[in-house]
Amino acid sequence: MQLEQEDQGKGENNNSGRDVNQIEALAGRLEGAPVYSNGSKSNELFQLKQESHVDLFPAKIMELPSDSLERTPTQMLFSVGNKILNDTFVRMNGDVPHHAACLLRNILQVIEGRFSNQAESLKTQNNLFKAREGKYQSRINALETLVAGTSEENEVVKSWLLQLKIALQHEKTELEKKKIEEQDIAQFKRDKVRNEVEISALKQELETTKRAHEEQCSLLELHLSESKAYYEKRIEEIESHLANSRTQVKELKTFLKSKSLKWKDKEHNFESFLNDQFGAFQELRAAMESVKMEVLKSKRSYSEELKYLGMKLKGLAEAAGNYHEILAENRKLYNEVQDMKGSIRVYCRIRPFLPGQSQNQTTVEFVGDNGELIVNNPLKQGNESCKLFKFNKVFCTSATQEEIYADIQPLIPSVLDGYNVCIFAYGQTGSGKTYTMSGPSLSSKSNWGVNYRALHDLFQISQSRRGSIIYEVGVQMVEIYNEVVRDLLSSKGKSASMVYLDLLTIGIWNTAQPNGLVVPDASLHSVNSMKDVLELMNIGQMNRATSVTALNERSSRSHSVLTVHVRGTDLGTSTILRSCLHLVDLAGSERVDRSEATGDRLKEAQHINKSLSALGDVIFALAQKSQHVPYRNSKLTQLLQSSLGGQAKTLMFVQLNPDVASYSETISTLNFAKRVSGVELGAARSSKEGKDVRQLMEQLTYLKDAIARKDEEIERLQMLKADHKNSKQGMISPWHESSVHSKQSIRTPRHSQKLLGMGEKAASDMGNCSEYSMDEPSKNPGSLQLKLAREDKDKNYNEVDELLGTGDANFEERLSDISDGDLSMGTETDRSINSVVEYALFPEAEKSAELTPARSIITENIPAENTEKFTMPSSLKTSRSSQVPHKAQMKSSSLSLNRSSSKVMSSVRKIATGSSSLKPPKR
Ligand SMILES: Nc1ncnc2c1ncn2[C@@H]1O[C@H](COP(=O)(O)OP(=O)(O)OP(=O)(O)O)[C@@H](O)[C@H]1O
Repeated sequence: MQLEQEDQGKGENNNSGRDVNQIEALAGRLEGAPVYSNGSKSNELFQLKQESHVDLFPAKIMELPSDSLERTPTQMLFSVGNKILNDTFVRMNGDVPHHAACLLRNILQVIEGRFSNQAESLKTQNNLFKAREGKYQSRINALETLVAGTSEENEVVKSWLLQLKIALQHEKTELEKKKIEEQDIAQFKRDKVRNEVEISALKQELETTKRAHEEQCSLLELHLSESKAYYEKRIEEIESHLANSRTQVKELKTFLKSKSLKWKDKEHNFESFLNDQFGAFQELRAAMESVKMEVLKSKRSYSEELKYLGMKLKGLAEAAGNYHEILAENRKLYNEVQDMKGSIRVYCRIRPFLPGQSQNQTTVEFVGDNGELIVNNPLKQGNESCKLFKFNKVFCTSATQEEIYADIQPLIPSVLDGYNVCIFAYGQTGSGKTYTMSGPSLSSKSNWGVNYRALHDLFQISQSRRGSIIYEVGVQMVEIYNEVVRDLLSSKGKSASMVYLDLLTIGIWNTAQPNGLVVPDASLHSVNSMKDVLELMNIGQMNRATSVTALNERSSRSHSVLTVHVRGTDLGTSTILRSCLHLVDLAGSERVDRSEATGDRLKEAQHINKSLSALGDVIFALAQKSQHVPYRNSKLTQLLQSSLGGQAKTLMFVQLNPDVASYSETISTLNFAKRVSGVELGAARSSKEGKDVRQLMEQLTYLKDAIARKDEEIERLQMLKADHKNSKQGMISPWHESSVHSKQSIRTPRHSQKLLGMGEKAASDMGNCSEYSMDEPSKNPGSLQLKLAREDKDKNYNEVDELLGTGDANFEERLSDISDGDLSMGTETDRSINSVVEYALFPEAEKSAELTPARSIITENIPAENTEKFTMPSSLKTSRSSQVPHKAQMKSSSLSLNRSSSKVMSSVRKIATGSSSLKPPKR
């Protein structure tokens, strides 16, 4: 079997050898040459043919059928392929990239090399197998000879055979390997065919590329011809441009030449200018050096001067420090002098500009430390518009509530010392009166106005004096609107009638207070602490708020008065102190009537103007020291009478709006303030009421009673006399009779005339009056009893004079000052005097009786525990009804007394309408 395989292998080798021969034969046929069995020969032949028929050979191959190609030797095929490629590259004239052609050639050469190597190795192997075959054949022959020999030899032969078998096995494996190699060759052949297919594809691609290249070439040629034409045209154009440019360059050259000539001129000029400037600069430099020297010199002298000034300034600063101390001292002394003179203190406060107001247009030119104020109208030119005013103090816009109050504070202990104090704010609407008196809000203490701070201090001082003096404090809050007084603390919320009764109406708080004033129908509330005050003020504000809604911003057009009544009992001496503090926020002072107000506004304006004019008149009369001071012309002046005319400490705040639009109002306000600051009221007096005074009062009461009894008797006698006369002469008119009776019976004693403030002239004037005629006693057919009665009465009045100390010349003079024929006697004048008169004439029982309404309200509005403090002393508990016969008794015996009292009483009834309230802070 091994041998069969070997034969087969031989056969195959023979086949391959046959193939080679076939290819060579084909080559021979192709060339028409004889077929050579040796491949090398055919190669040589091929080489020859290749060299001599380069162009014909491939074409012929292409025409051959495919099976003859199969038989063509591989090397030849490669040569043909190479040739075709070269030929194609030559024809393509370099269109195929050089490196691609090289690569393709190299690939073919490598493949060709490999094939030839394979063929060579196959040939060698074939030869080797042939040699082995012969060797084995000889061995087999040897072995056959041996088989025919001996058994020993058989054994040897067996071993030989065994070896042979092994060798055969080995050969078999070798053959298998060979088989595999052949398979590899077959694979290689298949690869080769594939490569050939690829080559043909490449050829096709080459063909298409060539075609595309040719197309591109033709396109490029076309483009080239177009571009050529275009560039030729462009060249022509550029040449013509060049020609133009040449001419332009020529022109430019000539222009530049002229320009350069000009510039040369300019350069020359500039150089000469620079030279000049340099000269000037040198001069300046020299001047600067000298100035520098001077400056240094001046600097030195300045520093010396500065030093000197510094020294001076230091001295001045020290002096200024002293000056401020002296200024404060001066102010204090000035205030003291004013207190002694009783002048009204005037403080001016300038309100700051409100948000939205232009600050440039201010009328305030200068505010001095010493109370000087210069106002100017910025809309007017020149100095004539500047006006200088001088007051106790001027507070500029930055002044705080605390600073304002600091200057008022010294007045508060005075209230507790028994002095009446009145602080009022005057100024046009919106100038800050309420801000100063009440403050913008109660929420923070720093906002508190004068009212709250004063009451706060009042309580603090009263507490600190608790060991020696016990104080009781009562508060009233009223408002005057359209000449009607309204009580804001009334629990009923109704209007309270204001009754100005001097001492007749003064209740327990003001029983013996010459300067007292109350509004009887306005509730008087006892307060023990600041908390009470705040509560009351809140009530007042609420009542006020209601009326504001009802009456449309009434606060600007009503006066508000907060009155604090103080009564102190000295624990050591039992002396009673009585005083009151008026805190007044006036209505806007602008002349509203000049505007075209109508209806309610006109009425309001008229009332405000009337009351402020009345205030001005009172102040004017006081400044002039007129005999008649017209307090009764308005409710406001009636209310403030005790503070303006009485010996109280009075302070006025003049509020200014610095806006230029308010210039005329500012001037009129300042003029008013100027007049007020000139008013002297007389030294303030404390209302201490010691034991002696009280005893005197009791004696006075007794004497009054005695006089009344005498009067009664006189009247009875007159009645008797009249009856007697009637019975004699028949019927006479009772009015006439009464007047006759009056004439006969009423004769005012000298002292009474004095007490009533009537001089001789006034008395004689009154004598002409039919109602109150005062005939001489001689003309009067009175009886002896009457005469005696009169003497008695004279005597009694002398006693009264002595008790009151009114018999001296001064007193007489003062009384004569207050006489005024046109006025109700003793009412429109200095209250202190008037009060003394009233004291002299009426017992305390009467006063307390008059006070009944006020007291009833007090007890109505204060808590039960507080009402005890207001309990009327038993000596004063005389009923109103018991007062009536008392007056009747007096009527016949003392005309002046009756007249005085009746006037007062009538005034009580006349004025008995009104209300009160406190002006609340605006929010
Ligand atoms: N010193 C001040 N600092 C800041 N604001 C002020 C000052 N004074 C007044 N104002 C403000 O100016 C406005 C007007 O002030 P205020 O109501 O007190 O004026 P008034 O004179 O009481 O006016 P009226 O006559 O209408 O009652 C308010 O808004 C108030 O807060």
